[in-house]
Amino acid sequence: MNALIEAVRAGKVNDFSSEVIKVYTSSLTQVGDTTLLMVRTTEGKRLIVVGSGELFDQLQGEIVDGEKVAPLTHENRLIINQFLPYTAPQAFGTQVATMGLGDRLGIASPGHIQTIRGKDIRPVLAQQSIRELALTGRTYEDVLDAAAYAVLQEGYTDGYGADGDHLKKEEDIEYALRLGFTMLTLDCSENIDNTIESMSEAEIAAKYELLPASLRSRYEERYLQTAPNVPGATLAYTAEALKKDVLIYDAAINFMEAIYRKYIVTLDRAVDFEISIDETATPTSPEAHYLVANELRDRGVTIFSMAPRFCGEFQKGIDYIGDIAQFERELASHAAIAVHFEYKLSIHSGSDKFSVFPLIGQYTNGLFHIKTAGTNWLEAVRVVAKVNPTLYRRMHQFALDHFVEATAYYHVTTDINAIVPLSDVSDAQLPDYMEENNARQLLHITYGLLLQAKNEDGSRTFADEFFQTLADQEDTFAEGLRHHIGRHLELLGK
Ligand SMILES: O=C(O)[C@@H](O)[C@H](O)[C@H](O)C(=O)CO
Repeated sequence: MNALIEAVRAGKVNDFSSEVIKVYTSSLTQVGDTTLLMVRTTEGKRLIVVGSGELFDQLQGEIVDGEKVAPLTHENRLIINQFLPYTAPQAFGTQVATMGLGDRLGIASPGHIQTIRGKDIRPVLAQQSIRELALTGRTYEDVLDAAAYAVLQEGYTDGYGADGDHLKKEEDIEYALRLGFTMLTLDCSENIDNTIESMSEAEIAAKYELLPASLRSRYEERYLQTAPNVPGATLAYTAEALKKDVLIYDAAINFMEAIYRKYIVTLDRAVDFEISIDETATPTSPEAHYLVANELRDRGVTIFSMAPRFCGEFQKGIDYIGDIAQFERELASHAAIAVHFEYKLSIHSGSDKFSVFPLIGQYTNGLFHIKTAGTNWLEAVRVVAKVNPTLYRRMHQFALDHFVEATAYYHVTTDINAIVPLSDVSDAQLPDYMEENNARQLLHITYGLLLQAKNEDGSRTFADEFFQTLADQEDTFAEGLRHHIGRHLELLGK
């Protein structure tokens, strides 16, 4: 294997030894007297470890001809994190644009790194929600391992983040922090009262009067008697709107403060704390955004980013749905509020929102956080549609059969009946499904059911063949991500 490393050093990587399928030349790394090189063998990816020293001694693996062949295990990742700090996640703060590149499969990060390297934006490679972990059967340890090994494989030393996404429960927050996650996205949707939206003005007024007088007068003094002054934002409170927003968000603001005081302030390391109020039925008006932000600042809560629920629809895996002129008007205010309170605007369900990306880049002056996840899964599905039509057809049919079940997890307005029947589509045309919104959402929200489906004998219905196909087509998948996520970045002005 030492000859292999010498061949890589000499730029003659074609001198593969028999059992090595692929050499990741960017992974060649020297740590003291230890040299590392990642390869893919018929048994999967391995680290070739040669030389001597602490890293050589600590990495677990099999000695072959005096060299060590180390598997990409969780234990080995932790050791590599100690010797190569850039392979551990970091917080980024508010002064650099960041992009969440959720990888539900654990194999997309190399393509993400190839896409983002050298651009004025940093990747949050290890971004998964608890919902995604439940649907894929993965753990946060798996998520961190996959991202760290991708960073090593690609020789990416610019830093990456790890986002415990859409966390609602304290035990999940503790879990993510214990593992070293560097971003926490606090999902406040269960503390936001969406019933208020459907109440009459009289019902709102009556409910509002039930609040403590001291609380009501404090809000009224701060938002009715004091005009907010946010350059670039158009804000106009009315007594009715204030009552509604207080009833909708007051409990959520208390929740944000409580979590901040218990988990963020007490940390001995930097963590990017994001507030998510996007996954609610209630669109976040600029006035409501300002109220939440102003209350947080008044309570000493410092945040990295805020994810409002924009007007219109930010549905999974498809472009923006709604009045773009209204979106632009409100975006201008949302962005101005974020600047005023010195945090970044966070765009959730950022996958494929091509029609509004230029506006987002413009109004945030290129300083934003944007989250993607589903679109990266769909790029993997696109590869299957291209190279393994039989598997794609089986997955597509399974998704159709289980779509209603999947709508419990994600809000979509998919028209299943608008999807061209499989029988009418040739193998060559199967990738076209990834260009059609309804088919995209069909495959998007059924990802968990597809990946965890089991046959009667307990074998995995799709996952084994799916991952083998993607392993065989590693370069095709990375190219697809470079193209598709590259288009996201280009339209965002990056
Ligand atoms: O699917 C999920 O739970 C996450 O990917 C979530 O949607 C994430 O916060 C996001 O907005 C990705 O675009």
